[in-house]
Amino acid sequence: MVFNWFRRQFDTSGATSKSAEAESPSEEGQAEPQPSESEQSQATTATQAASADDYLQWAKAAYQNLQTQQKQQSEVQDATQQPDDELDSQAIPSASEDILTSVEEAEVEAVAEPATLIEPEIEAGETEEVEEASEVDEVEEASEVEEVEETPVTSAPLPIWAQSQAERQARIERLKETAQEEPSPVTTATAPVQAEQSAMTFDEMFIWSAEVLANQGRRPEDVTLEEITWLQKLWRGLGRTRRSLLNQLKAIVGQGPLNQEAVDEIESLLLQADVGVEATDSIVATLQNKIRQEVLPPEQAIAYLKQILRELLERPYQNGYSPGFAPSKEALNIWLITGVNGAGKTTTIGKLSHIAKKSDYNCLIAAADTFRAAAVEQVKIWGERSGVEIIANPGKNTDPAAVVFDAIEAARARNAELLLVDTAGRLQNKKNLMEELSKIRRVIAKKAPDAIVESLLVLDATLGQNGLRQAEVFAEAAQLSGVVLTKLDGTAKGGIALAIVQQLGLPIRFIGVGESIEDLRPFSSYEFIEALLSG
Ligand SMILES: Nc1nc2c(ncn2[C@@H]2O[C@H](COP(=O)(O)OP(=O)(O)OP(=O)(O)O)[C@@H](O)[C@H]2O)c(=O)[nH]1
Repeated sequence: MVFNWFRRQFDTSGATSKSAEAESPSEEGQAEPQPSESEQSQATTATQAASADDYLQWAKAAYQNLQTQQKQQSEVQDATQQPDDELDSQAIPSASEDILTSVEEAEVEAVAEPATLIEPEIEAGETEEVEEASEVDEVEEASEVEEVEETPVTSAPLPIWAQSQAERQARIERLKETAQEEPSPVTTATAPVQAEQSAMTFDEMFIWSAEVLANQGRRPEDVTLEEITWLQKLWRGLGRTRRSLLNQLKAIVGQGPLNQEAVDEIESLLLQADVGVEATDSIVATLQNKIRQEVLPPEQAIAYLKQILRELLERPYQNGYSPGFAPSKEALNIWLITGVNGAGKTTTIGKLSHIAKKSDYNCLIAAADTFRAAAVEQVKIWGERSGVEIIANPGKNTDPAAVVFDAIEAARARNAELLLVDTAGRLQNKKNLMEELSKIRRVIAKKAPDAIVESLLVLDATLGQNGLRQAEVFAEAAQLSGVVLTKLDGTAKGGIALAIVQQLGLPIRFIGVGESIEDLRPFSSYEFIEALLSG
């Protein structure tokens, strides 16, 4: 059973797992866990009535399923292990034992301490943010006490930051009673496994990730540990933007019902986060409209703001762009990847090929950014990492279109489903860029007329508004299908995602929150906004 990361669902229908009973708190009995972006929004609205208790049940069920999956995997691995390996593992404490111990310790910690969403380490010079972070703790601690055990919560769930100490403690107590089973051994100590292992701790981060998935209509039995790991990466990756945005936002709306003064403050906050004038104007106008109609208490104000931001990010889907962005299994898909030098184009190609491989696509990479030999070498390194073949032409200053020609032949010969083409990186000049890209498109039209061609622009989020100006040149030249936004982990200006959508009218298709191969995934407006404004 393969999890298709592009579609965010298992490809084999009917092969769902088994142990947990709980449905999504909002979507009982939903047949297929396959929400599109717009369906995700609807699911989100539908969950308003779900209680914190429902989410806890859901999270527990997901956790138990993941434990069962891990056990099954380790049993399969044990069964296939060679006798020699067994002898070795008796003589030397194995990596799996180390991990097992660390899981046990982590779980004991999770039970012993009241769990909170721990912000990523704060850099020197960000003292203001540190102060704000501690204010948040105070807000959390001063929150009203609720007896969750005795009085099930029936109103809309509060965000984690607004939940009371007692409620969080109650969650952990329940975990102690019911969610903790024997942790299952894991057999190899690779980095991804370790990252997953840290995600496999039943703490507030796990519960938050589960809640995000539940709100998108997912079932506990269809959740993968990789998704939980990704959500936690996303949350950490957006930490700098969140710290600069969320804490101040909470301070503004925490003063009482949303009023004009608060809306003005929100306006300057959004501008600081590089949301851009146009998108900010649009958001503020919607907020103003709302406060003219009704009084919005703090939690509802944040929830409403989240909704506005999400709708803005999804606007391109109303303007002809499809919400899903997955290669078809029925045709050759050719994705042209463009972007200026240093934006993270090569890294993105490597990460995309990794997702494709994981999701069971037969993938190839064409090294058609031929201007610099080192670029070809770099792509080759990424190809080795992801186990995807590279088609390159070793000659100097090769014509990129010639590489694409060869790559299409190779793709046909190998029945490839996805061909990732590393294209024009350093053509700042619109005319050259257009010429190169249209030559490549001509070759594709001739050699692979049935291919589904998409074009993605890789943009470096740390460049903020400057990146946007570059993007305008590409948008005019390259018939773009969307944007890959990289390096969101390296900036407090993650609001640029909203500016891109507003100003270019393009959807964000993938986001990168780190340098490793697992650090890029398809974009979900729901997950992005939750990671940006929860904590
Ligand atoms: N922190 C972080 N770094 C990233 C991310 N994506 C790429 N990078 C880093 O950005 C740098 C540039 O990435 P490349 O993939 O080489 O960029 P490029 O656009 O191909 O640029 P050239 O190779 O110079 O053409 C590398 O050090 C990457 O590791 C990301 O999402 N987060």
